[in-house]
Amino acid sequence: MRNQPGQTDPALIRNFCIIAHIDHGKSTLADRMLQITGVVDDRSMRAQYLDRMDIERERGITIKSQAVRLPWNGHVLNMIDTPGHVDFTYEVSRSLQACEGAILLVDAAQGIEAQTLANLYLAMHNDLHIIPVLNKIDLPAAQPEKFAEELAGLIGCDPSDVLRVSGKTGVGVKELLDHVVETVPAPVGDADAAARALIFDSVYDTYRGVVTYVRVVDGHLGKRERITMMSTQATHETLEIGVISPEPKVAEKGLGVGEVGYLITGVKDVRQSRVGDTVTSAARGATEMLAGYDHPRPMVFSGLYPIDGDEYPELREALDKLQLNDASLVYEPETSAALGFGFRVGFLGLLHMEIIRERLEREFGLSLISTAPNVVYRVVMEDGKELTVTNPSEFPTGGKIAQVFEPVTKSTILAPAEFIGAIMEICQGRRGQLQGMDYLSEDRVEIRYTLPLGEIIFDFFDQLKSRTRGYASLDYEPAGEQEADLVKVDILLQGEPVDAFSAIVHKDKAYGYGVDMAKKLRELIPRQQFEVPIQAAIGARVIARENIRAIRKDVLAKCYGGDISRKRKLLEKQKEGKKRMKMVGRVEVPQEAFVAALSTESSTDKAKK
Ligand SMILES: Nc1nc2c(ncn2[C@@H]2O[C@H](COP(=O)(O)OP(=O)(O)OP(=O)(O)O)[C@@H](O)[C@H]2O)c(=O)[nH]1
Repeated sequence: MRNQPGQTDPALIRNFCIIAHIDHGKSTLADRMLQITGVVDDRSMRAQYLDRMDIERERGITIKSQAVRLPWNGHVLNMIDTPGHVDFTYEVSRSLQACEGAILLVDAAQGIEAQTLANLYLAMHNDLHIIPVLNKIDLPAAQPEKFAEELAGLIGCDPSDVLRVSGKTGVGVKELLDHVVETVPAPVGDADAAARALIFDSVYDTYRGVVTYVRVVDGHLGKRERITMMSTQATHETLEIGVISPEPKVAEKGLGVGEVGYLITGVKDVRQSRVGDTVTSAARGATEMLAGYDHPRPMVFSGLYPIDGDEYPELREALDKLQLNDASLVYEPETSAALGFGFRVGFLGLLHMEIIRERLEREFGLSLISTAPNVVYRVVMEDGKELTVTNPSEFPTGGKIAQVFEPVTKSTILAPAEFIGAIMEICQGRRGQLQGMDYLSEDRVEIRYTLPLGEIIFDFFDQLKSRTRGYASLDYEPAGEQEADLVKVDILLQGEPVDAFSAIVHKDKAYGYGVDMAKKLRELIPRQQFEVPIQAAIGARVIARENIRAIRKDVLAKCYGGDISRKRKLLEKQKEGKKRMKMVGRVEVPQEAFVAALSTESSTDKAKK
């Protein structure tokens, strides 16, 4: 067999990843590499071969990293495809630690974008050899000369060192693979030392349990060997060990220094095989762990409730299953007076939230209401007590709050220079503080702001896109917290607070939020048999008020005479309708009103439709 997996001479191994801004063509380039190296024949080739999840293929985005082994001119290349979206940066950073080199891919019609920079800095931080590459040179709009110059300026090389490829037509891809062999350093490790392998991914598979992806740094891992996870000291037996090329292949000889592959131990939960942990041999354990990663912390929280309260157990089960595969997903049960039983779920960002919600609805057939997303606040009370608030309804009321802290981000926006004014206006309107600005070329700027995370999670990116005609790109990373003048706005129906509508907002925006929400609800809630006041309040102070006038709806009004069966039918129908109503005090609120009022769409988005 030409490509006998396992125990390759480290001098012949090259481990590299492809990093790029979203949509610059990583997955397409990876497809071509699979084809050109012959691991996938033309007949079985399909687009985005490595994106295995339906949702990845449909949306055309990569969510999970993938590692695949490619034979090339007597060498073994391990390619790791990484996601480009900012929510999944932690996936990128873990892949980087398994590599010695990175292909920095830039769309030749777009140039450098915010995530190009963010990923480049991550790669440099990990001391990787960087190969600058312009992609999509087949596009008529491609400007390879201009962007080669930009890219060369950024990483400090000569424009002629920037390679040019088309992932679509395959032009330049062979040369790129040769370049990887020539320039990316071979892995170094001590073959005789105790085994140490870094876990860079772990995935739950229904049939095989958890599949753990590792990069061996020192020593050797074999089949039927007892291994120890160094952070927990838990030991397991390796039932299977192998490489992906591009389907799993068992490596009879195990994995040696520099090799990238997978192991299966029969554990059922990804948390037992924690990403960033070091695997060693139980018989001859290493003493020092490899540098791991920071565990991703949820940044955005939202309440998820089944529309049909009977589906609560199914929702729990679905979340349990998703968590097997996504260690960054956290949730705990929560009850809402308005929405019933549900969960408070923590996400890495808005896209992560959207994806989890879509998977819950699609893969598990659930219908869900989600409350408006919010960030995590730290509240310090006058008596020195501290609270972590992930749900606005837990925000303490009364005058005893001393300080409130909110998370802030270091945000980088890249755009053509003509949009500087518009961008600054948006950022200023969201309490941003300008940190600096640099010209990447004469017509492209990088603008850096400190922005509260809570201001970004709503429609910031949409606004940025629409005010810059789609040209701006954004990247952000957590940058600690700041004290802010934040208040909780409650919405009351007939004097009863509706917990699902409470929000924590900046004092200057509280009035706007209250007025908008009260107006929205007046339109969404049908008239009842009595008058319903809608109020927005901060503590006991009412800041906005609307009224829903009374009406008496008599479904039997049209039934003259005594046709009892017809009357019964109408009453039945009314009862059906009532099942989709939630009671808030005495007020009946239709399910749709919650869904519509809680949708995060801004009014400008709606206007566009
Ligand atoms: N013309 C042309 N189009 C390309 C080329 N490479 C990729 N594309 C197109 O660009 C779009 C994005 O490509 P992907 O490969 O999905 O991009 P990606 O960087 O993997 O995206 P994420 O995985 O979401 O980060 C797709 O519509 C591709 O068909 C190329 O070389 N030429």
